[in-house]
Amino acid sequence: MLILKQLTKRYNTGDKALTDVTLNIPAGQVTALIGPSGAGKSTLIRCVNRLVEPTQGQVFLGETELTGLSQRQLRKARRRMGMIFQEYALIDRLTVMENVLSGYLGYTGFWRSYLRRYPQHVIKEAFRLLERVGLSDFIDKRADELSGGQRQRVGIARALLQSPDILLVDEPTASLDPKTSRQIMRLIKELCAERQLAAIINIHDVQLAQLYADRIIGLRAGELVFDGLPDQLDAEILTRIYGEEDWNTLPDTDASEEQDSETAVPMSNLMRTAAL
Ligand SMILES: Nc1ncnc2c1ncn2[C@@H]1O[C@H](COP(=O)(O)OP(=O)(O)OP(=O)(O)O)[C@@H](O)[C@H]1O
Repeated sequence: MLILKQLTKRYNTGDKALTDVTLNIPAGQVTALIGPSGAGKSTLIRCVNRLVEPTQGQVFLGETELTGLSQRQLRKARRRMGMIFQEYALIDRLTVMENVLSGYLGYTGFWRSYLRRYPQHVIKEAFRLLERVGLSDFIDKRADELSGGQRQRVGIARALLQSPDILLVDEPTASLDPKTSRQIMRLIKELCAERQLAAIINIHDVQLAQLYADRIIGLRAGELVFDGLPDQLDAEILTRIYGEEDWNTLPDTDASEEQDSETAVPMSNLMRTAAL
């Protein structure tokens, strides 16, 4: 479904954010992208939808090679990518339904969407999706009256309204509590299975990645250093991705010591979580 071939990104500042990353993500597969801060995870996701222009390499979505597309062709290709990004935040003053319908913007002209004239089948589908993500009772609520988890559900419904082939998901659980984080990841996983959707999820939480992804990609300093199954993540692989750390020791519970969520992933926790 999505193929990256020797994808490389060097920013104007000289930062080499990605080096020769080659990947093949089939339909229906949920892939978690993990790695330390600055490893290139966001850059990789943004190179797929070309919010960031790759320096070298190719990106294929099905048969379409994305890096060579004109802006007009790109707009069309982006309809096939559902984006669940933090900065694609909801429009607070609009209702849940209006936010979901805005996912259809790529298909309809500005005036039509401005006047909120959406085809009947699109409105029906929006109702269906809101029911599926558990928000039937919130359709007329304003977005700014929702909790973080509910907002993320609206974002998911909005992304799905355009019937994408792939979901590009950037830090979906960054500001959510542990239970809501699990619910959101489970929902994404279920929806991908139901719709044979591929997903790439940039996620810092290794435990969540292990629980809900079919495959884990580890990036370090822009290079792909691990590509395997969630249960293959052991101390040696975590060290390869994040660097040296005693992965078998529980984190210090001293509240005065700042916890680094990227590195404090003890193996004992990982194993315990994986067994749930
Ligand atoms: N717009 C930019 N201009 C210049 N350099 C950038 C830009 N965006 C990212 N970088 C650099 O590219 C590298 C990869 O950054 P990126 O944001 O992709 O990493 P990340 O793995 O997503 O990090 P985090 O987990 O902290 O979000 C870093 O060295 C970063 O400083």
